[in-house]
Amino acid sequence: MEYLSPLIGMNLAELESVAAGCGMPRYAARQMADWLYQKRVAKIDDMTNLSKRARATLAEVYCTGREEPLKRVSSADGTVKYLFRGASDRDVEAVMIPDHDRCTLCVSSQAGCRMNCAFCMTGRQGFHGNLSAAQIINQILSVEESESLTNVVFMGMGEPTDNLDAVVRAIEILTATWGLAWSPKRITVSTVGRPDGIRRLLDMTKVHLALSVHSPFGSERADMMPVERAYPVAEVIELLRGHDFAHQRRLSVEYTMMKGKNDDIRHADALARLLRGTDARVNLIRFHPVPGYDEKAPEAGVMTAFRDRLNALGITATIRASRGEDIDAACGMLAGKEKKG
Ligand SMILES: C[S@@+](CC[C@H](N)C(=O)[O-])C[C@H]1O[C@@H](n2cnc3c(N)ncnc32)[C@H](O)[C@@H]1O
Ligand code: SF4
Repeated sequence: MEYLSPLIGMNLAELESVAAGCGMPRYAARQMADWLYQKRVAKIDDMTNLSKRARATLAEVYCTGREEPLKRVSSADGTVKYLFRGASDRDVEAVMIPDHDRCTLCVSSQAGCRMNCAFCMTGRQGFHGNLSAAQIINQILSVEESESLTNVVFMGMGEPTDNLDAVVRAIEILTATWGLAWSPKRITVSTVGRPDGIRRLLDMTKVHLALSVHSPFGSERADMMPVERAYPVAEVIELLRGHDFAHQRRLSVEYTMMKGKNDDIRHADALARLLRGTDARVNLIRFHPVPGYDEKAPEAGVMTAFRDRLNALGITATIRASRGEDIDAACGMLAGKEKKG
């Protein structure tokens, strides 16, 4: 079968060149964007305000790029995990998390991950390829709850700063008036903290940033997260300290708590020192045990004491509710699936 290029994942300028290439007027680009990102059609033939001839010409080279999920699994707590076609031999997962009046989709940016964090299922499977902007946007458009999503978090499989062009393009499509027209305040990108990527993300978008810290001590963090050796978290925080997060965008810190490893008052105090002067809020995440990594989750009381200590030291901290554990959909549990044959 001949390969057709996907239209989702294209911005307005690219849709304009597609229109020109297919002999359509320039305004057809906006019509296509409207069909793709607002009306969310899955077939070019459904773009009924384009002439039949234009649709036929378009369909010779392009497809919408919409792909149905391969699988949908529901958790007892309402969380839903989706499996999508990914890159090379791996599929990727997206997780829909309903919460009162919010409906958040946690999307993947890569199949696997190169960062090799010891405690993360995605990291443990290695790197299998970047997702295209079309594949990222497809997760958002093709889940059953697409129309009712209120938030998107790049906290699924992969390190967004390692596939930044596609991530920034997806954010452009999500926020542009010709795209989904979302406020950037509805989007959060989570990163292990590669300074070049963070700088670009801050320059090119207005989304919220979440930094995965997990230990305020360099050598301990390096044991869990090899990226620490290349980019010490203290230097990343220094970079962020110089940026004004006060108004439009929010900086948060992800801190996955492991019993007896990073959950005592010494860690809380050092974390508070590290974050002083940054406006960062801390999200405390209970560790989700994964095969091959020996740590356990702390008791609830230990997490509360840690949170209270941070709050007492002037750092806003909250404990993030753990969701979708029964279907392996919680933070760090996403593994996708190896394709057979
Ligand atoms: C899977 S990562 C994806 C985004 C990005 N790569 C990052 O690390 O920030 C999202 C969050 O899940 C956390 N996480 C990974 N494995 C976990 C586990 N086993 N238990 C709890 N949280 C985990 C990560 O540390 C990170 O804060
Ligand atoms: S925690 Fe994030 S950066 Fe680390 S391996 Fe998992 S997905 Fe990659």
